[in-house]
Amino acid sequence: MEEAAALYEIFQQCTAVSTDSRQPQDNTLFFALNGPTFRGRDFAPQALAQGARHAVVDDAALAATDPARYTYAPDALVALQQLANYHRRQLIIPIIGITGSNGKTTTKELIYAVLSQRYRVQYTQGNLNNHIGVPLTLLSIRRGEHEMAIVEMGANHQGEIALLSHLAEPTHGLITNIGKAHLEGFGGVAGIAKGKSELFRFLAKVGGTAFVNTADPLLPGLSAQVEHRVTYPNPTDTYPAKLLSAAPQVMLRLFDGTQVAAQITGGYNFLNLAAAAAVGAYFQVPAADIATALAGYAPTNNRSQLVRTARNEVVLDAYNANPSSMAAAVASFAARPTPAAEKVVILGDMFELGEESAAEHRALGELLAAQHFGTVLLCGSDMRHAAAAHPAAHYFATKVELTAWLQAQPLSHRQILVKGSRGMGLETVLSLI
Ligand SMILES: CC(=O)N[C@H]1[C@@H](OP(=O)(O)OP(=O)(O)OC[C@H]2O[C@@H](n3ccc(=O)[nH]c3=O)[C@H](O)[C@@H]2O)O[C@H](CO)[C@@H](O)[C@@H]1O[C@H](C)C(=O)N[C@@H](C)C(=O)N[C@H](CCC(=O)N[C@@H](CCC[C@@H](N)C(=O)O)C(=O)O)C(=O)O
Ligand SMILES: Nc1ncnc2c1ncn2[C@@H]1O[C@H](COP(=O)(O)OP(=O)(O)OP(=O)(O)O)[C@@H](O)[C@H]1O
Ligand SMILES: C[C@@H](N)C(=O)N[C@H](C)C(=O)O
Repeated sequence: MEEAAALYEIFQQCTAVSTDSRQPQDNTLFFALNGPTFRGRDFAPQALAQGARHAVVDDAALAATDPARYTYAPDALVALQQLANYHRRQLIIPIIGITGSNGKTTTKELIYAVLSQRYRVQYTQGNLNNHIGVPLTLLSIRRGEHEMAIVEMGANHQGEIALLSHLAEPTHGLITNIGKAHLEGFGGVAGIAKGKSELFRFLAKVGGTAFVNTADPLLPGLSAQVEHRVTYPNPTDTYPAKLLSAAPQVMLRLFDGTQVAAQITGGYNFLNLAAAAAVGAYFQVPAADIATALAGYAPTNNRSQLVRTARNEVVLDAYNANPSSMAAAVASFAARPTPAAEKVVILGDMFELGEESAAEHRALGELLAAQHFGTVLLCGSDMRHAAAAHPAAHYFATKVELTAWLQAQPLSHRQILVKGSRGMGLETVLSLI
């Protein structure tokens, strides 16, 4: 803690923290992190030359060359995390931690939209949600300026959410849902439930407040230990909400009867919208402002985006994929009123499923076969298991083959769902449809 206190003195004279010499360094405090490709300390002199005020390096000899501008730390990442926690402890504001298998970023953005109607709010930028991203988010909260903060916490194995909770020390927390994402690292759904509920365990320990999605089969039980609970969206909950339609944009009714026509597609997003409404209502944002914020939010970055191309209407949901979000996306797409024969699905491999991968892809194939979509295009090596369960589907081992097929048989006047894991980058097919 002494080291963190000393570093905090320096941090307070800086405009921001930085970790990348390729970004502008304007009076920053540079942390020289190590990664799979680079050793951060190799870039520390450059960062200082470019305007950084001070650098934290794991190289005692380098630090000794200019003690006024370098601080030595055996592990710069640990120093970053400790500084972030030290800073957090200076903040007397509500900090809302968000985790869950699916919808964290969307829910975080929606909650920001709602809370910023009334408060000055800092929130996780993009997807900076891991052991590096969470400290960076915490250190971006300005004392005396921000009135609350929303911190997204991501994980792909046990213990990560506990670590992030101890860094962020949230006063409030929300788990969007428990689903089959990152099965490989968590070790099955029971492992995911255990890993994600590390946030609720932290809240139980510190007397915090949990926002509980009672539509999820596991979350009510997992939150039982938290004394202060705010529930949504069921009728007897603190803040009920009702899904009115999703054809394709979501329309919902809020706890006070207000109807909201959201710009976001996919019935599953109802729960993300309801979560944001519950958090807003709890923090006393007027219902009319909640409705305005929810209606104003438009997703980006290939998440549940509705795109009208010159020839087709596309649900571009290619940001990521796992068995739960794939099933939700397929169900939502199938529920659209257009005849199934006019619908096309283009799906790519789901990653990080470990030994469950073949069975989960096969189950997806069975699900697709039951929908009778007009055209099913499956791409990636794991999708061969889905294709085996759905012989009418077209199978492509690579995106090159999928691209050739789409070029040879241009699709027109179709509704098309595009989804796959990040590594598949399926959004590149958009220019072909
Ligand atoms: C360490 C780091 O920040 N790396 C970023 C960097 O990587 P790079 O390609 O440069 O290689 P290195 O990591 O080896 O570099 C080491 C350091 O050297 C710096 N450096 C390098 C070259 C140079 O010329 N000058 C330099 O200063 C460099 O900046 C490093 O500090 O750049 C990449 C491109 O911008 C970044 O992608 C990379 O970021 C890493 C991956 C990272 O973790 N960033 C966090 C801030 C973050 O939050 N990233 C999120 C993604 C989070 C995520 O995946 N979440 C998962 C769940 C969490 C799983 C967790 N266990 C995990 O493994 O992360 C989820 O499902 O949501 C994001 O970027 O969106
Ligand atoms: N409530 C939900 N239930 C099921 N799937 C969802 C839900 N919300 C979002 N999704 C799916 O997850 C995709 C990614 O959304 P989002 O980025 O908000 O999730 P995330 O949990 O933050 O993912 P990541 O951690 O990888 O960024 C969406 O495009 C959609 O397909
Ligand atoms: C992009 C990353 N946060 C993620 O969700 N990864 C899974 C494996 C995916 O891309 O589907």
